[in-house]
Amino acid sequence: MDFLDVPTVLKVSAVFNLMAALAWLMLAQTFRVAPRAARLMAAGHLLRIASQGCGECTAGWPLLLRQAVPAFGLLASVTLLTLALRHMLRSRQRVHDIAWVGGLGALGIAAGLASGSGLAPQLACTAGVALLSLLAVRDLVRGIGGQLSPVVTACMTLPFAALAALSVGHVAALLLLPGWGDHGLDGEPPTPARVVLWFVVTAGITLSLIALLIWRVISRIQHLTYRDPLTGALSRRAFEQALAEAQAQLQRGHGFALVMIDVDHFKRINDEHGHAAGDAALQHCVRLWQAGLRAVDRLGRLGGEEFCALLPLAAPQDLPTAMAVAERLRATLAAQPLHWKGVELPLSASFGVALPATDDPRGESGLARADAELYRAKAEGRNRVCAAPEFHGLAAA
Ligand SMILES: Nc1nc2c(ncn2[C@@H]2O[C@H](COP(=O)(O)OP(=O)(O)OP(=O)(O)O)[C@@H](O)[C@H]2O)c(=O)[nH]1
Repeated sequence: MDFLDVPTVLKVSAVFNLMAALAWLMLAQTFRVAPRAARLMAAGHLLRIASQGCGECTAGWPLLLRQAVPAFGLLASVTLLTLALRHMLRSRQRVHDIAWVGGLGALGIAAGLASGSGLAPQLACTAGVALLSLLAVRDLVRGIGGQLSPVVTACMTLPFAALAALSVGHVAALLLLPGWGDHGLDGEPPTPARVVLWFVVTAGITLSLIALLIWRVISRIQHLTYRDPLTGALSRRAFEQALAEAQAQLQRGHGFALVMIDVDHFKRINDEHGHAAGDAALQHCVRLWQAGLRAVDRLGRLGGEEFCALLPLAAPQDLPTAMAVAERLRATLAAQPLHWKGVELPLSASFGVALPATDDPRGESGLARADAELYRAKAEGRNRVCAAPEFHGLAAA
């Protein structure tokens, strides 16, 4: 790497880190996108500038400072990046493990500096960085593994895995290669290859976090577009889309059933306990029903207190199974009243079940039949399940 001189690479790296820090601060302050994670990222980048030094510029510093600044700076920078990643992933896991690794690493560095060893502070710092990057790899795989494709997950994880590998390699070199730990301490700059490698890994981590941020923003937009903001059930539009897709699948022999649901005497809850109680009742219903449905089932809010569940069926004409699911949802709600401001509000709902017709691309006739059954359930006294009795099997629209 004769064409690369270390001071130039360090300057490029410093400018990159500075620009990245400013960009994250702008995201945090102006656009309010993941503000806490963005501030942590900005601080991490600024600490990276301090920790990498610039070769000759630190040559005149006292030895203690030349050891302390890079070691503490790098460990703190990677600790902040790992914390930012966890925030970005909206992980429920607490940050104790990161704090422990960062804290123990810092103690190790301090103890090494106090003992006058040139090797110990570097060992403590690099081992800490290796552990933190492994935690980051684990967080990423857990956080996005099931939701994004394996290739995308691998690409986003790669920079953190590379940092772990680089750190483990550095620990091995410190322990096995005599004199390796003296690099930089006596004013001798690190090799260009090492500097470039660290720069590439830092840039890769930044790109990975930017990709994560974009994914988060897109997921949020999708959620706002496809979900009912009050209950989290599918919006009417998203449900109609799911229904049209299910109708297309029906042509290939994959059956489904429609369960139309309407909360009973819902107006009374609003009138007697206020609109907020009505909202809480709708959220309560959806929470219970979602818990009672499988991941492949779709629950949509068609409007007001009216919902519809789309249940894929193993056998296309299996109306009894759909009725059993509807009965389970009915019984669950009837058995679990809403507790609202110290008052117990009993809730119930009526259910209409129907199978779809084959020649009906938008599923309108299936919906109409389920709706007719729902109104029969209302007319027969509410809090019950009715299913199209005359309907045995698939029909033309
Ligand atoms: N709190 C709240 N109320 C809503 C919402 N959407 C619709 N409503 C109310 O839901 C009530 C629906 O009343 P109705 O259509 O008479 O139905 P019901 O009282 O449930 O009577 P039945 O369906 O016959 O059992 C109306 O008062 C609407 O204002 C909402 O998002 N939140």
